[in-house]
Amino acid sequence: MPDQAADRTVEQTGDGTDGAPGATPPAVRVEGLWKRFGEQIAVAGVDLTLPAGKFIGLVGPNGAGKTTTLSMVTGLLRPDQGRIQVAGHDVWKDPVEVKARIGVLPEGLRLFERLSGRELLAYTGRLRGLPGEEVDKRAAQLLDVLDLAGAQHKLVVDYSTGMRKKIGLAAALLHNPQVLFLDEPFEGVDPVSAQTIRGVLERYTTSGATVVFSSHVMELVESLCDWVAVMAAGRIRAQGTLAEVRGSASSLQNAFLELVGANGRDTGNSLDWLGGGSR
Ligand SMILES: Nc1ncnc2c1ncn2[C@@H]1O[C@H](COP(=O)(O)OP(=O)(O)OP(=O)(O)O)[C@@H](O)[C@H]1O
Repeated sequence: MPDQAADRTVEQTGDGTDGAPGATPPAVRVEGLWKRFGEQIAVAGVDLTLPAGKFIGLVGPNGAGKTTTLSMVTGLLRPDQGRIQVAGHDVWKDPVEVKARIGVLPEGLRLFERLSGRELLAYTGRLRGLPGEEVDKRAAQLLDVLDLAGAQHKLVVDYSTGMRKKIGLAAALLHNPQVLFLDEPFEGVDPVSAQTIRGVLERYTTSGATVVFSSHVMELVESLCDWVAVMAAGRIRAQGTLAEVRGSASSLQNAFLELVGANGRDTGNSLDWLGGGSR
């Protein structure tokens, strides 16, 4: 029963998120965000402050509202209510400023399938207003680091799931955004490609940029992120540093189960026909 789970929203301290004059604005500030699809309330009053320069995980069970929240934060879906700022700019009042500063790898990524990987990056670079030579240089480096150089002339339609994620990531990084949003970047990706993606993202955040990614894989979030927000039933259950959100639990997984109220859920006798060989 997620609604009864305790909130563990951690007060922001220090790190440039407190609105002091001259301070770096948070990477993302969300206030009173709501989204309803017919009868279904997908996002129910989310307040979220994500500090700049961190590797941030947004976690939550299926249907928690992560994709809906990220879609609104990145300007892909209009909220019913609420205010969203990215790097100090209002997403819906100042979309051009925001879109220049962000990179997005959305869920169910739609790419220009009939372009090769290399052409896709060239096209993306031009859309971003980068000079041709710079696009060529960055595209070659990204393709190389992401182990796509051998497939750069293959059409995107012929790419595997993992290759699609990697070329989508390259396209999202090409203009060197301040904040990178990734919806389930590791889903369907083999361990070698996951390690490659991870290396690129770690290098990116080390230079002061922010990564915000959604995931169900707690071990991954625990090993990658220094900051975590937990979402369930359209609300934020906890947000803060990894240590703050984990609290006294032995792992992020256990803290998560406690926060979303799923601890101890079992099948009881409801699947008593399953197994044992009888039909
Ligand atoms: N376009 C839509 N029309 C109707 N309902 C929607 C739509 N998009 C999302 N929902 C509903 O809103 C709720 C939140 O969905 P959302 O995809 O944001 O969750 P999520 O946390 O990303 O889930 P998952 O981890 O399974 O991807 C769900 O109940 C979902 O069915």
